[in-house]
Amino acid sequence: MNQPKMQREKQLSNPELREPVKVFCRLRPLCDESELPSLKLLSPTTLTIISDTKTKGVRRECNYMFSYVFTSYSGQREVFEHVALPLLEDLVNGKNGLLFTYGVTGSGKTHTLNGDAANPGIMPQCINTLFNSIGELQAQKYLIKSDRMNGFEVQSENEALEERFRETKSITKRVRLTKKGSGDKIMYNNDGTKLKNIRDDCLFSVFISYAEIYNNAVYDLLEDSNGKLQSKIIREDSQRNMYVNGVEEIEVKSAADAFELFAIGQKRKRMAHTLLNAESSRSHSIFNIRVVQLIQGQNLIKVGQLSLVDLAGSERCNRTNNTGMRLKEASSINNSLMTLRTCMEALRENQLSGTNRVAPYRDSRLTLLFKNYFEGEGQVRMIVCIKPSDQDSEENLQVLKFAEVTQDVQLTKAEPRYLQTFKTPTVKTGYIQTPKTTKAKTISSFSFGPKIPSVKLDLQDVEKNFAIIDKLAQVLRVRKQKCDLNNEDFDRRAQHLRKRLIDSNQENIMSRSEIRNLKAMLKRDKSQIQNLNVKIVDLETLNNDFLTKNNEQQEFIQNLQLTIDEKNLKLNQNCLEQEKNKQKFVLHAEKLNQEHDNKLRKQRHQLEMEMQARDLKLKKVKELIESDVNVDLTQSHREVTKLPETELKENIPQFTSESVIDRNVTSNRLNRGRGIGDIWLEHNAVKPIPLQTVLQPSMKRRKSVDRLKKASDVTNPKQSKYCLIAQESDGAGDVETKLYKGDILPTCTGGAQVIFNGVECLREESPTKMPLSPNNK
Ligand SMILES: Nc1ncnc2c1ncn2[C@@H]1O[C@H](COP(=O)(O)OP(=O)(O)OP(=O)(O)O)[C@@H](O)[C@H]1O
Repeated sequence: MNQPKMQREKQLSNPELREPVKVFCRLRPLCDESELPSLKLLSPTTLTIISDTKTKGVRRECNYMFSYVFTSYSGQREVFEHVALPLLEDLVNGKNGLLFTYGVTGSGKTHTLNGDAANPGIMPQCINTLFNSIGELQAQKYLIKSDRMNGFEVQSENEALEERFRETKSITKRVRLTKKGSGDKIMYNNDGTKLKNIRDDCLFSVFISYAEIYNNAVYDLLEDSNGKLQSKIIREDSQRNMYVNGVEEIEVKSAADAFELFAIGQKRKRMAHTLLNAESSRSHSIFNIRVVQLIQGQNLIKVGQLSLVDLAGSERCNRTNNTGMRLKEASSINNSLMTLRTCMEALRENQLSGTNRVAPYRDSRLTLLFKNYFEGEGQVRMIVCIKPSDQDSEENLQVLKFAEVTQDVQLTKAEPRYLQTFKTPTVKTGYIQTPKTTKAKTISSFSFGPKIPSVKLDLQDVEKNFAIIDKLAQVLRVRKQKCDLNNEDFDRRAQHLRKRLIDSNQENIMSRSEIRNLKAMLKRDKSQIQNLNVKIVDLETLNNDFLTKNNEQQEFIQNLQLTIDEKNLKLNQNCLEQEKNKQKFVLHAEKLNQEHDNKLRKQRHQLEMEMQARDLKLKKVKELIESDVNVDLTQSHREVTKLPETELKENIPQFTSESVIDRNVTSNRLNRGRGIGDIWLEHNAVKPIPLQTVLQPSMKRRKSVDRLKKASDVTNPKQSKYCLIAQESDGAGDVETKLYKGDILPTCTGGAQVIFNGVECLREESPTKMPLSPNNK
């Protein structure tokens, strides 16, 4: 068990040296006057909560005791006087104090602590009262300076002057910070209250810091950052006080300066609109006022700290309907409040039943930061804020239970802490009177009193000798006293030095462990960075591959596009060509049609002429035949007979619709001389009886068919003559063979027509047959 803990336990066992956590209760006015309150006030210190257990239909009443209960009619002034004024008095006496407000969301915690310009809360009243009291006793700015390790050092007048000069030139961060906030400050009502018993042999400096704990991380609300706030770590100083490392502690010389800083911090503090409060704090905020007193002539400074903590409200998610970020914040708020409650329970249990339960301060930044308060480094006061509506009764019950636990916790009484300062300023001007002693003088104070006088004994004069010895003894006594004093001083200094050595050793150990942790973290981060680098390289390679592939694909697409373009061009050209050809073809076709039509017209005309000529000829033949009935049959045994119309019709090949049969038989004799080189199409419609005739038809080049199967049989352009062979036998031995002859002429549509122009008749008679009577011939 370490010494401070033992000391604390010793102090706690002495009722004179301990005091409980003082818990106050403040009731917020109901929003709706018609609403039924779920609380009633039994006495100025006792509150009764009526919990309605609806399921069982029973109304239960529980009493809770407080140091004082503020009703909804209590004003801000009353709350300040009861709760904060004693803490403020302690503050200027170098004692630490912690005041926090606790309650459900929207119960009036922020209102109690901050208030507004017309109704200033605890914080503005503390600031106003403090400056009203120390106004004339302030040290010059920068005479006392924060060492950024939760301690202070006294600077020389020259150093302070330099810093003030820098400030006027707007070089320092603080000035920039102050300027940034200009215009935002609120001037709270100041009723001129002053503290009594302010030591007038001291010089005071007031320092302000403002931080918040959001999602279990600490942020400095006065940090001079242009962008995002950086989270801070909590450390323990040489006096075992917990503090936010690197937090900006700004010296203020007036209440207005302090309010300006508060306004800057307030702007950065995380607030949000929820269902239960239009401006709900989403973080715990800590407004620290530190008063440093320089005790003149003693090389001592005394530091007092007052922490005003506005805790974020506990909230039930089913009532706020929070989601996403708000839900995360709410869970973080509830967790830290739960840790605070667990710590209080552990402390109470240890004190009541002597157990050794460890309070889990480290589980939350909130409890870690105020650990030293709970372990006896200052007074702790809590204001429980209650919204007395019926809907909040269940949550209020939890709050009141926590209040009950908290006020059972006993803490050691806070004592002022003095710090020795060897760096004493020398002030020549102004109202500040600083001690004239210097470090050198302090050291020379180790004098051994008056010098030992030289002793010359006179053996003759014993009386004189006695007087000399008495004087010597007196000097030696003085020197002995001086020696004792020196020894005491030396012991005190040695003790102080030892303590400082122990502290610095502890700090060293802590720093080492912190360095170790940081090194481990650094190592882990480095390995993570390495892994990430490897991943980045892999991804870059992959990316490069993708890019190459992509480029290739792009190139391929470009080529395809080019080919498509070329093809499209060709297609267009072809289309144009086709269109041109089509036009040409149409023109040509029109021309051909015209030519063809002309030809046809000519041919038709020619044919008509020919027909007319033939008709004329036939007419003449007919006239001739009619006039010349007796034809000489014996000369040639051949008869030119005009075939009966019906017979001729039957034998006409019907290949095309254009086939025209010329029934006007022209004289075969006219055609006989023609066609020596013609090719004949010999059509044997019936199989002929082989004849031994001497006379043979003259068809040197011929093609014989027994049936006309297809059009090409006739349309063959090489064939120009057609001959249809028909044979008849009378059964008595006479055989008659008829050859119907014609010209094959092409038609204008590509077909062919046969124009018959003669019939040859071959007759073979049997000699045994009776000759025909002239009538039968
Ligand atoms: N005693 C009071 N008198 C008049 N108005 C009050 C009082 N207490 C609270 N209010 C009003 O109630 C509203 C909510 O109060 P406040 O913001 O202080 O709640 P809170 O407990 O801080 O809530 P949260 O935890 O969500 O931040 C404010 O508009 C405030 O002005």
